[in-house]
Amino acid sequence: MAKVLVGLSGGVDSSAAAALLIEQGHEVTGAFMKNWINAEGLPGDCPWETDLDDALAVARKLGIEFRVVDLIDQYKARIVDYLVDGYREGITPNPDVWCNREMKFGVFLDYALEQEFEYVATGHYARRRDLAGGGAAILKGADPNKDQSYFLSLMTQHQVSHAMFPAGEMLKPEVREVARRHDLPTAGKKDSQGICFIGEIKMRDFISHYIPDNPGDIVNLDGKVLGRHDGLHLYTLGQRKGHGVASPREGMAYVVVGKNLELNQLVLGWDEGETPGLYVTSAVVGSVSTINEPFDRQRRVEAQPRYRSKPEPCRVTPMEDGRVEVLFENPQRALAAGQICAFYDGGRLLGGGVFEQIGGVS
Ligand SMILES: Nc1ncnc2c1ncn2[C@@H]1O[C@H](COP(=O)(O)OP(=O)(O)OP(=O)(O)O)[C@@H](O)[C@H]1O
Repeated sequence: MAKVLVGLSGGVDSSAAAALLIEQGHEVTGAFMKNWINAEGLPGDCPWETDLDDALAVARKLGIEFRVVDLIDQYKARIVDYLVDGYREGITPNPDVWCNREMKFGVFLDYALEQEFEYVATGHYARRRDLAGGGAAILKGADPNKDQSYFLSLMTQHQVSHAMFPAGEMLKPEVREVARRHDLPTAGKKDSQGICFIGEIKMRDFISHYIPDNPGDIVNLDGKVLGRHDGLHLYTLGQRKGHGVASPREGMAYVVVGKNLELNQLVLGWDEGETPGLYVTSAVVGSVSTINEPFDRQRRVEAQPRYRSKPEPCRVTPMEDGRVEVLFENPQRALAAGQICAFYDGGRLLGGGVFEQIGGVS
């Protein structure tokens, strides 16, 4: 039996996680992290008050202590600023991955340990395993459709060893069944969408609040002007829609293949293999974080360049500065600087890092 602080977000997965921990005989306390209250009144709907009410209702139903942990300042410094700075620099940030490392298993875990809890539990679909030689590993969640280990790829060994993911041992329908069995008010709640704090706000509206438009030309790979854009930060590599340029070729879309920061030009090309810049077989990944063994030699592993993509076989080679070179067996479409690359050895999560350089590695 352990003392566990479970992050109750007001969703069904974390509600069921709390119920499972109680069933397993742990001493459970629930806590809601107050991260973002939309103090600046951005357009859109950030349902944090409803989520807090739901989290509290779940804790009451389970008969456990409930706390609200105010992390608004840390969230602004560690997640919102990172997101806005990333877009300003023209990269594609991933706040969900950083949120796990910096918030849930960062400041929230620090709080839990200070308060003499041994573990922080969440409703993530991933599995934690103790290793025979000491330490802990993360495996993909039991439900292949729901696996969220990608989002945990920047966690450190210290963080993993104090983490629990009870829902990750089950399939989603079984998790809902647990919530139903305990008559939890969240049993039928639909899954949340999008980045935790932005909720239903469109990313574009959010970014526009912080970064002014900076219009420029949209050009093709030959430099011919095709239209106008509102600011390079509003576009992502590989993007098919939203650039407003209709393709004259039947069945062949125009996609974003590059950004020329100097000329403030958005570059479009055809969505096909030969288009320069769209498909690459190599990349440099920085801010590398590993859960168990470090990348200290060349290895064959699988890399997952985005949440919903499949793991791609690749060779990882450590560089002297701590970054790694990744050589993919198959060309990868639209990798973007700032995106997170998660590394796996079969079902085990090895760690992850941030794409820094795309293509051009020998
Ligand atoms: N505001 C929060 N307070 C406490 N814990 C949180 C909060 N947001 C997320 N978490 C924890 O992190 C886990 C994963 O977060 P994510 O945003 O993916 O949740 P979700 O898909 O909405 O899951 P859930 O169904 O549990 O709400 C949650 O299951 C929960 O344990």
